[in-house]
Amino acid sequence: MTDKTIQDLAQTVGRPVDKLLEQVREAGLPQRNANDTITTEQQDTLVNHLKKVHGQDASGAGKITLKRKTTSTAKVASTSGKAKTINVEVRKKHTFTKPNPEQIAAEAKARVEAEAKGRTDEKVNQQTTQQPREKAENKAQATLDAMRAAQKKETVKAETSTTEVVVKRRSTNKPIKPIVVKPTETAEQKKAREAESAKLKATEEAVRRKAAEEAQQRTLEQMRQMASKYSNDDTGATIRVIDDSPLAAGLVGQAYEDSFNQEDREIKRGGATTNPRAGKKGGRGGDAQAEQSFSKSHHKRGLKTSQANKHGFEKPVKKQIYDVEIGEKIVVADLAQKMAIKVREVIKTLMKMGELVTQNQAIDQDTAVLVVEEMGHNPVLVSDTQAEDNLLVAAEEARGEQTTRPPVVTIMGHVDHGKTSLLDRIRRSKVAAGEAGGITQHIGAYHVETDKGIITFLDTPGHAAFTAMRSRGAKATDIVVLVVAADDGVMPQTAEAIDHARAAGTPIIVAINKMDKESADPDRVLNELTTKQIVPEQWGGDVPVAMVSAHSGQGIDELLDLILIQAELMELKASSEGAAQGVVIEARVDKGRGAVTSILVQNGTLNIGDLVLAGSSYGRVRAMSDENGQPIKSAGPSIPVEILGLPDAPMAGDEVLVVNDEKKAREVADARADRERQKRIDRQSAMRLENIMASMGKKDVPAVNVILKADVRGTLEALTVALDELSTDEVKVRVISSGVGAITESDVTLAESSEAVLLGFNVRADTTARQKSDQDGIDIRYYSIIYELIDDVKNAMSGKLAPEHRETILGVAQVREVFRSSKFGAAAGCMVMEGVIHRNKPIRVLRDDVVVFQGELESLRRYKDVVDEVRAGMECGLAVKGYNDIKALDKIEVYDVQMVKRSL
Ligand SMILES: Nc1nc2c(ncn2[C@@H]2O[C@H](COP(=O)(O)OP(=O)(O)OP(=O)(O)O)[C@@H](O)[C@H]2O)c(=O)[nH]1
Repeated sequence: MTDKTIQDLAQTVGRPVDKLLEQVREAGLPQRNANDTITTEQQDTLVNHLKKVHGQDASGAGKITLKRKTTSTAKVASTSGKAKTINVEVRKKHTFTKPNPEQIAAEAKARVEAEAKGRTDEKVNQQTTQQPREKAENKAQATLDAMRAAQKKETVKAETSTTEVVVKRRSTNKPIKPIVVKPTETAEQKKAREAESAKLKATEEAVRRKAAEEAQQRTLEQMRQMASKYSNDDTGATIRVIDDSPLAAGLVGQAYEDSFNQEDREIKRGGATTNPRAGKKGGRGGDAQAEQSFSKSHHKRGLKTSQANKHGFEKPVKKQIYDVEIGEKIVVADLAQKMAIKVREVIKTLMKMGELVTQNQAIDQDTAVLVVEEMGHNPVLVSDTQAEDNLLVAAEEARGEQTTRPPVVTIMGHVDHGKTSLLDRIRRSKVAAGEAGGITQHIGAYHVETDKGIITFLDTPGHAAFTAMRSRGAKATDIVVLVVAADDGVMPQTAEAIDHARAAGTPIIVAINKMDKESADPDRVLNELTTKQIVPEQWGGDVPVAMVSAHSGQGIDELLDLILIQAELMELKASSEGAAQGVVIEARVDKGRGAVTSILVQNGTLNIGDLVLAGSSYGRVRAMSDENGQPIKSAGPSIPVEILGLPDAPMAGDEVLVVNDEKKAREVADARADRERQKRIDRQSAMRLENIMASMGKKDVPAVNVILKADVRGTLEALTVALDELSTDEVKVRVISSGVGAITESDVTLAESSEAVLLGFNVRADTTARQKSDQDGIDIRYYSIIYELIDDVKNAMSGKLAPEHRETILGVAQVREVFRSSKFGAAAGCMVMEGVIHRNKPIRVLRDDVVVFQGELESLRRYKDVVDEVRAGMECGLAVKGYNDIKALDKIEVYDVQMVKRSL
């Protein structure tokens, strides 16, 4: 050992300079810089200091400390679903101790040497050079022995002095470099030491690698567990907890606790996290547990939560199969909810099946069944009206023997032919003398008692009410009395009434009224009726006819007799026992009294206090009166009554049923309200001509029902014949009503109740008809070319509709005044009633809603200015090109033609 600089020494011993300087300072030596010289004595002092620091003294066992730090990376899924890389550092420290006999020998040797020290100076000098080498040899030997001992895993405590070797791994790629005090040794010794050291190093490296791999494995396993817990992935990986891992005990244990706490909270709220069908107690239900597979591994943790033995936080590994109840229609979103899957999944499945729907759209039962099966669940078909059907069946069962009931009659006919007069006459002639002249109130119906029996009249004359009722599915009327004025004959509304009665399949009795009049010509009337396929009995047909006069009372009894005979033929029966069932005739909301509802009892007996379900409202009968305003306590079949007690006014034609369970009443009322809403939506699409084919398929005999209105009788007849000829064996065309003139509200009502399309040839719908058709979604088509109309119906029959030229009416102006000039011909001063009048669009001139001219405008002005358009509410002046016959009150209709691709 020679004097050298700190830097040189650091290089020799393989230590960083600053570390060495620190140790020098700790040893109490003066060197502070890398270039400072350290003498051999000072080097000895440093070695002795280091020995002391590392626990080496003259007496002690060999002690080896192995320190390891491994750094690895692991990928974990974060809660956001993204994978992220984290660094994992594992630190380990192992200390091995062993008694060192060599040290004892070295100590003895040192003692002998110390004795010899004082003998000669020469010897002293010699010893001075030998001592460090021997010390180093001893130390190296001790190190090797200690490492061997460590390799054999002998851990024996001893009081002898120890030598410390710190093996530190700096990086995973670099070999472990032990810090040793380098001995001065012979070549042989060096070789032996190196061989031994290499062997030890290899062994140690293997042990280290194994330990590091195990640690990494364990860490990764824990990471995976945590990732599967916190991610939304529902692959259902089973969680295994390694008890002796501090990480598992910490974070994973926390994850368990979190899960249980959350479940506890949900249970307290009454919800269930994992199984929506397992009732309020979450996953506790027996069935639910059978369907789910929960890992029991968490039991090992012995967590002290109340639910620890009952719940697992894993998602079910097995798919749950639901019984999905499907009514006649189901909204896509509801269907998805019943299967507990996302709506977009259902929409995707429907798209694959070729159905493009939105989540709020309803699909039919058949399609829904396919979707449910496709998604692996069980479809269960239920009727929408199940609850109602049950109520009706229960009411029917409670009913007793059926007896003959009075007929219910509706009087129809053309305006001013005497419907009201006839009803009054019948009523006056048949009410008890005491009541005559008394206060009668209009409740929409009354009944009369004749010698031969009771007859009930619905006293809302006209077919509008009749058809409105029918369109709600009610069949209140048994017989129609068709009033025709003897002096007027068959008029448009007479024909309409015939169509309505026929469409409903109701028998007709003709009353030829005003027979007292001199101009009465009953034969002409009968003739005209025959052209409408109403053949009187006296002419060999099947329609009874009575000649009456509402004024004189002539023939009234005869008419009543005919009604009763017809009723007898029809064998009308009902039972007066059991819960009442009937139909709403009229309903209104009266200030102070609330909803006032007129009901025609059709079966059973209605009593005060009964819980009545009418349409989508229900309530108890608080008060009940007859048609004379007399309070009554009960009413049997065919008796009209007025009741108070419903929360709101139902619609005419709504079914009425007495129920005894309020819950059921509410259930049915809600279901009806839903159905009503759905029906409105369906009707809007089904009533379109292009959808006629689809709805035809559902009928026994496919038929296209048509209501035809035309400008002139000749065209009407030609069209009717042409349409009749379109009928084939497979599909029929039925012109259920036809007439000359504008399309009226009544046409729209008939179209609605008969599921017919309304075709107008050179005619338009009047304002009320247009409003009603818009409101009810009834399709009205206008034509001005015969073959286009025929083609459309033909295509609708075959289910193939070519792209349609659809007209949109852009604006309507009414002619207020006509100015004539020799220069321009006729110029019309107009008021724009609807929309916008455009100068450059095609126009039609309408007179009484019938087209009289078709062409374009010559000019359009606001005051003196020529303008391109004029809006509703403004006046304008216009001239029609090539048409000078314009008149006051004519309408100028501006329209546009668009190509609309049709879909079925
Ligand atoms: N001479 C005579 N006139 C009658 C007879 N019946 C009704 N009238 C008259 O005919 C007119 C119309 O009678 P209504 O009973 O109002 O006829 P309606 O069919 O109910 O009329 P709308 O309610 O407008 O549809 C009235 O002026 C009646 O007086 C009858 O038998 N003989």
